[in-house]
Amino acid sequence: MSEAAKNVIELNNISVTFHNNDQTLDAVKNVNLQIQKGDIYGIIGYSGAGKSTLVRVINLLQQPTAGTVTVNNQEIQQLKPVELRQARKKVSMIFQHFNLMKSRTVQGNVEYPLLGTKISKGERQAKAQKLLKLVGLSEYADTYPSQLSGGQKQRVAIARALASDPEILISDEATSALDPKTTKSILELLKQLNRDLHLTIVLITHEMQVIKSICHNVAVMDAGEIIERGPVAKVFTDPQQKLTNDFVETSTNVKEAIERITSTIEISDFKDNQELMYFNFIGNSTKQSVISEFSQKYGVDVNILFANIDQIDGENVGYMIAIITGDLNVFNGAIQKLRSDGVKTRILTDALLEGGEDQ
Ligand SMILES: Nc1ncnc2c1ncn2[C@@H]1O[C@H](COP(=O)(O)OP(=O)(O)OP(=O)(O)O)[C@@H](O)[C@H]1O
Repeated sequence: MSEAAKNVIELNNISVTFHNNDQTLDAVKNVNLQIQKGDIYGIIGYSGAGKSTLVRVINLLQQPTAGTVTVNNQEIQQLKPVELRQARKKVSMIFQHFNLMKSRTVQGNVEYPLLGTKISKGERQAKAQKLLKLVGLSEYADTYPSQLSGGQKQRVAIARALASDPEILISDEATSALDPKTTKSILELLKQLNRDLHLTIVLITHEMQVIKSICHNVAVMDAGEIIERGPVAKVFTDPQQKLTNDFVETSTNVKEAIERITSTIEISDFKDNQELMYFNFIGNSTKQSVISEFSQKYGVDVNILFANIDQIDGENVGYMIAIITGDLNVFNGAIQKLRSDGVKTRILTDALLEGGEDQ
């Protein structure tokens, strides 16, 4: 199958411009995005980056000002209204605030998208019950949304989103209002649906932690543009843009660690043979004793101030901040050796002394 045929979503040169009174706002600027069938694709960016506007283009809830939208090999702007209604059923959405109907029971909420379709009442009820079982809420069928926790409400919203047998599920900050434990359980559910129903998931978030725990690919949005994209493990271990690096370092606690370290130690007191260094270990280099080898072979002293290890899309990734003390004549060689062992390194000392951001 060609790459294009595997794509369930293709956005080509999409721009969205809003006009409010005499103001013009380019919310999405010439974005190209391809998402393959069965992927879990994350779109990350700060508030106002244009994420929601971009994903609303996928089912034409937002008409683009320019560009073409192809879903399931159909250019959906070319569809007649009745065809567009059919195509839209294949793209469901879940939101941060669940958007459940208060006056209907859990069962009534899940059945709602099936009202007005050709299936019988019995089939509709059976389908809703099956979906509630799938999301683990069978015993809550007769309950009203106000009696549910946030996580349960999101499960109902997911069951409702699945009622039209979608091929694509768009999750717009669906876990942003939930606590970390509930977030984890909802992300696990989405992973299970992706696996068992071959559902393609497009997930918007401002948290790299969410991307890391569930997505295979990620796009980083800033001011209406995609500034970086790729497999999550690659983007996490080799971020090219400062914004991406910020997201990564926040989610891995590296940013917090650098702030804590620099507020407790005086960089200007460092001796000439000392550096504050950041190390990033990927894959096999997390398992080998590269640091003890580095220390022994080059006679440098490694004082570890922070260390963390993560699993990203099945890959081990380690982060460490340490004060290195040793003979500067051998220092560069030692760093080269670490790099050839697959360890990324960065000297933090100079950047911190200059008072700027490290890079
Ligand atoms: N219907 C609209 N009319 C005018 N401006 C809009 C409209 N919808 C969005 N915007 C503006 O477009 C920009 C992008 O908004 P969008 O909601 O897509 O960003 P976002 O990355 O999803 O952020 P958030 O997570 O806060 O929703 C913002 O400046 C927003 O104010």
